[in-house]
Amino acid sequence: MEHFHSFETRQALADALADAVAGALTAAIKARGRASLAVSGGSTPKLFFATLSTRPLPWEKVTVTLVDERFVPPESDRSNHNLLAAHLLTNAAAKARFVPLYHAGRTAEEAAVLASRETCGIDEPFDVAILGMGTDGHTASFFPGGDNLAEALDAAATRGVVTIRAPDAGEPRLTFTFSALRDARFLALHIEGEEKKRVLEAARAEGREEDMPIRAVLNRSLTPLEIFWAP
Ligand SMILES: O=C1O[C@H](COP(=O)(O)O)[C@@H](O)[C@H](O)[C@H]1O
Repeated sequence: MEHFHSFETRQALADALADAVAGALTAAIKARGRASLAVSGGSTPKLFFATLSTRPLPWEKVTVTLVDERFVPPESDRSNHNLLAAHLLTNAAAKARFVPLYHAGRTAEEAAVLASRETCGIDEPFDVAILGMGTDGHTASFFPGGDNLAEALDAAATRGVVTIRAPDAGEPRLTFTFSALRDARFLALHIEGEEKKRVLEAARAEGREEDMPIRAVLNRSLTPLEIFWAP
């Protein structure tokens, strides 16, 4: 099941998504005394991050992690950690606890083991998971042609972080498994632009998940998917 939320501007989308996320985190803190938030990287979320970072929440009770990461140091322009440090973990949200996926001085495989260990202390399921999508139909780091895609998309796989290498992924990737994302209490897909809307429509048509891994989320998520789109 999915709900499609369309906005006239990217700022209107950022405001609405920040409201929804702040509401979900507040409800989690009220229910369990703490909250968890897994966010995507890439270029799309900057405005949303900047907007969310100013929301007046008890951020010290929020644990933030990444849905996926590029295997590059946090100083790199390609690092999703770098993006969060600049745009989300600032203002009021600077008080949040951040759990990175990248580990320096390790192979990607060793980093995935460490990241799985360190993130398994975060309550399951995630209170909030925000996904992005590439124009090739990848989400998280579930890339078409990924060497580890079958395990990453296996709903029965152990929850955690795995590696993915794929022709169009650039560097090796670290990604939460689909099994760890599909039951987030609030699960959103944040996409912008006409091209991504067309890609989403193509993904809704029948076809193989391996060709457009976003289909796994559309077809097999346990939580209704909230899609936020603006031109
Ligand atoms: O590589 C990645 O790409 C997707 C989409 O990024 P965008 O730049 O098209 O917004 C992103 O969701 C993912 O976290 C990131 O690692």
